Amino acid sequence: MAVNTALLDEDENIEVSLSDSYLTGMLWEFLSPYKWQLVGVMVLLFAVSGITVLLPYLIKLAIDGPITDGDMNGLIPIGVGYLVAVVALFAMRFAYTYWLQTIGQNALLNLRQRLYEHIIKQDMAYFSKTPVGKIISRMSNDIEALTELLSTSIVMVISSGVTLIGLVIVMLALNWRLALISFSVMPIMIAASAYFRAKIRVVSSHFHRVMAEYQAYLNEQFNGMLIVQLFNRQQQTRKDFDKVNQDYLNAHITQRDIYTYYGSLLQFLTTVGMAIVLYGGGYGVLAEWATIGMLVAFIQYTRDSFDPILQLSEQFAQIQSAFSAGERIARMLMVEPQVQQRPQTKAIDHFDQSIVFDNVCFGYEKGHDIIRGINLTVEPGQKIAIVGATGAGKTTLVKLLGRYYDIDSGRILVSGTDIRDLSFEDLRHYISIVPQNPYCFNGTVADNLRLFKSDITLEQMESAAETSCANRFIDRLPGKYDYELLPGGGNLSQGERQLLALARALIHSPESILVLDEATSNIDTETEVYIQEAMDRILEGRTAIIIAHRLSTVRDADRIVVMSQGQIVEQGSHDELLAQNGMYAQLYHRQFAEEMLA
Ligand SMILES: Nc1ncnc2c1ncn2[C@@H]1O[C@H](COP(=O)(O)OP(=O)(O)OP(=O)(O)O)[C@@H](O)[C@H]1O
Repeated sequence: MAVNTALLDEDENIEVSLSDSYLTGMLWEFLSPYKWQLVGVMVLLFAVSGITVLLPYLIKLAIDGPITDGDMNGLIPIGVGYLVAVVALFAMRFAYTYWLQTIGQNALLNLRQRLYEHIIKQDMAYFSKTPVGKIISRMSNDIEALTELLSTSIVMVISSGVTLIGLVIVMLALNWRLALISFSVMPIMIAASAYFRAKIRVVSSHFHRVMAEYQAYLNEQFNGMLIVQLFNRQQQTRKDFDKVNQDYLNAHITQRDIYTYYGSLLQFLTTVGMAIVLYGGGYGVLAEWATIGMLVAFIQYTRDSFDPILQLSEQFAQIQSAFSAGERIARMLMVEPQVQQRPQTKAIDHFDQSIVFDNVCFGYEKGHDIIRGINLTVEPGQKIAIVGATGAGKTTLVKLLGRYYDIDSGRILVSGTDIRDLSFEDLRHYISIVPQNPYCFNGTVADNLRLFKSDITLEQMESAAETSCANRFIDRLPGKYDYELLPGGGNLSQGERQLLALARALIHSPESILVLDEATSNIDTETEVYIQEAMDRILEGRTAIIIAHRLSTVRDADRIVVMSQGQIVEQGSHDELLAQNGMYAQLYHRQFAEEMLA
């Protein structure tokens, strides 16, 4: 079984390559509200670097001064000074880490907010093409990589850079001979870091790819667990999982090996560096161009100067991965919905519930039309049933009416106004769609009816549930409206979910045009009778479009429209269509025969 790599694809169709300065600009947009705090952090960083450089010098002062002279009183101010400097160092490190973490987290909070707002305004074309796992990965893994950058890497790079520069200057100023001896292993260390940095980047991007494959595999298998179990594929998926699991381990081991070699080499070079300083410095003391205090201070300086090099090389790998995460986020933020609300919208003065499809053409992909020149007028208050073979384009037509997608040519008018001239809010207010597979959110039945609108009363819910017949199952649930639904409404049947969605539509848009997409296809025959009664009540005086597979449910419609391959091939009343003996008659007789056999 192939691993789903959809999560890994950069398929946002954004062709531009994003420069580091663009990404820095994007991050700055979120950091800039905290610029004065950042200035404070910088001041602290400089102070910390200064104290780091000062400490070994205080040791030198103590050894070459009071200790050599046996002056205990002279040692006290230096000792106290050292203590104060160390305490200040800890306090400042704590302060800037805390401060920066807070700034970073607030900036990322705003970024997550922006990303979320951006995603929820996307159209259905976006959601049908973009795997949910990918969106979640952007909002979690990629944001996490940026957290590392904003809260740790930036501080490390700046403080390491400043400290290193400060140390080099002070060391050269104090004793250039000892300084040059201390720097002797640095070129090897820098070369080794450059070599391993390149290796680490490759290994870590491989690791991230394997990790995403692992997550994608789990996501796919758990989502499809019903099929896995129904078809006894557990053994096969276990084998596939073994492979994915092994790849994950291997990627981990490769990454660990590289870090271990690199770490060991640096340890070795540090020790060699110390030995060189000890030998060269000892020689300097004997030759009297260095003091013992100076030697001790230089041992400390040498150790201190290796740290920033290690930090810098480590952080560059982090920064690299944060920037590629930032690029993925930036690309996602650049995707604009194809279905947009016009800047100037029109309001409908008198909403008469009429609908006109005027020569409408549409295809999900260019050059492959699904809806081909549909002309259909629905008079105010009419009930139109749309029927046709599977894949005929019935649901697509309804999606166009709700502007899930924009038509390629033609017009759709609601109450005489082109739906593209309406605001989204008005359009959703005028047209209520009960989809094929209504989704239920985590929460109670009441939450799902209210849809987070707390001012909807229990009486309103009960009345809508009664009209739509949803009360027949709600009243049987333990706790009724307080019954907790499982994720996606897993503890309701599909028919019950459709009834709930119908009640929801009645509550939220009581005077809208009602579009039922096979809303009764999963309801048992007994319930269907109730639903028919309920429908008569619900649809009284309303314009409605009903897509149905069960032809028995649409017999009473004012007009039945038969679709085939994106076109209307027949229309008329039930009796007229039967008399025509065309496609509808065929469908009807076939279904009638099937029902007789069942
Ligand atoms: N998001 C999409 N992207 C590309 N093609 C799509 C998409 N949704 C549907 N289609 C295609 O459009 C055609 C019409 O689909 P539609 O869902 O409108 O049919 P339908 O008549 O409602 O079928 P059914 O009765 O089975 O629900 C089908 O061939 C389908 O494969």
